[in-house]
Amino acid sequence: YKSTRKPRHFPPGPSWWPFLGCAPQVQLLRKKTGHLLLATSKLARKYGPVIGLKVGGELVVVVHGAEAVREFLANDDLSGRPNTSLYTFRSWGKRLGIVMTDGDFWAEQRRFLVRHLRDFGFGTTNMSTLLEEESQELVKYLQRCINESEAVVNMHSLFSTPILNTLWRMLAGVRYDTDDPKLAELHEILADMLKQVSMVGKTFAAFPFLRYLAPEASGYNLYMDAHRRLTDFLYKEVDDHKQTYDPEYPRDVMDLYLTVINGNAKLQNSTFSEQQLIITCMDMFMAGSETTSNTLSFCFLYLVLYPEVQKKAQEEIDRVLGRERVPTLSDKHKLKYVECVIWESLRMFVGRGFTLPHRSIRDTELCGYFIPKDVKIVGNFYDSLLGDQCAIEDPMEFRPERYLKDGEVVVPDAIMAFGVGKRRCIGDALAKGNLFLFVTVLLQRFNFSVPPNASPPSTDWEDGLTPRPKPFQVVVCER
Ligand code: HEM
Repeated sequence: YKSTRKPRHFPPGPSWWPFLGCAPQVQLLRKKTGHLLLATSKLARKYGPVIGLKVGGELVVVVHGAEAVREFLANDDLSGRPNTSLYTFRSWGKRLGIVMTDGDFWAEQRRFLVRHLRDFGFGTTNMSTLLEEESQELVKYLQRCINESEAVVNMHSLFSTPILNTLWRMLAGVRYDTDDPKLAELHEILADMLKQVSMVGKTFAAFPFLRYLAPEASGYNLYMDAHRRLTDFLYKEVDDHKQTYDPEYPRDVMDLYLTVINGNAKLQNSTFSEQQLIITCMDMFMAGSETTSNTLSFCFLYLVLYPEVQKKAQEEIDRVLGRERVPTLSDKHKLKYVECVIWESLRMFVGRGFTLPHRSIRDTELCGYFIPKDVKIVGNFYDSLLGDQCAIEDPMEFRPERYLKDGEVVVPDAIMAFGVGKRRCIGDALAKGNLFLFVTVLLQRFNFSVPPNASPPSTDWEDGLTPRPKPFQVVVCER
């Protein structure tokens, strides 16, 4: 009986059953609507923007609409991360990494990472050169496809390799050629891991005892296998670094991290360890690879669905750069329409997902409701960016012009693509750089269109750690 009672002034929502909470009602709605995102949006229609759920034994609050989501993200009391077994199973039973930790541990690690990612390139010319090289590699790859008369390309998966390369080069100084078997291995391991990690909705995460009763059926074994393979891969890389690094001349973030672990007595017993390094790399892959490559996939999905937008962006590129000059990051401020295409693509990507899960670190209030300590809380971006009641006109239309005001790019507050507050994204410079260069370089060189006799690709999406378009192909030809 007690487990079915709600805390006083807790956000409203469906009633709770013993043991299951309201998981069955949510699951039913998820089946009906096709996505968890749409299921909670439906509940928000009935109960208001902040809804209170119980999934298994866990209290979960889901926040909808731009105003409520901003209030949530800006509230420091809600800046913790859930301390659920899902995130400690992967890291030897400890809370490690940066994405799923909080408190002083997280603050020290985040500070270190932000500072040294900047030293090694984020937002500097170093990064620019690296991204330019990677985007040119992709041009060469597409040219090879065209020459081998394979001009039909799987667009949903085109970007994962180059994006992975940019991230891995920043962290560990490693670059793989497209046909390197180690890259294929890393790719496969990562794809598998990302498939296994769904932030909301893993059965054994809501009901941890299932890992003993039904390790296979609850997804526990697959989840653990995928993580074990990735930690093994990363350990090998750390070992390689240990053989070759020189503390006087760190080559990348991994070298710097090893220097801190090994050398600095003052920092011993601190939050720095080899295990922490491994899980931080894992976190960077999780947070940085799919997000960027899926945004690019959505971008090209809409560019083939809206050929007039593609043409307009190409005209701008022709006017500013011509067909020959290789784009660089410093061209960004001159290509305003391309920038709008990127913001519109980010809206299409972010609007199909949730924020990462947060946790209330003390009793607090949100939009007038009481949120007790240790509640899991997530933001749903659908209602504010794509839902039919959002403040954006014709939200399902891909219309980059909407951001152009008197020749300047003005992004509405509702588009919190990189988050707000203490947990804001630390990779936005790399992400924006990648998005700009890949879109510009590809549109400068190629036309993208729906294959003849094929239906236009669907704008429905697949859920995973982040949303991605359903598999689709496009015809690529040189301009
Ligand atoms: C299009 C690309 C990207 C988007 C849309 C994006 C979006 C976000 C958002 C919304 C958050 C905050 C979530 C929250 O409130 O909890 C976040 C956090 C984070 N992002 Fe990104 N991100 C992108 C790319 C990247 C890249 C390239 C990296 C790494 C190089 C990265 C690393 C992180 C990390 C580590 C966090 C967690 C920060 C923390 O918990 O303190 N992201 N990202």
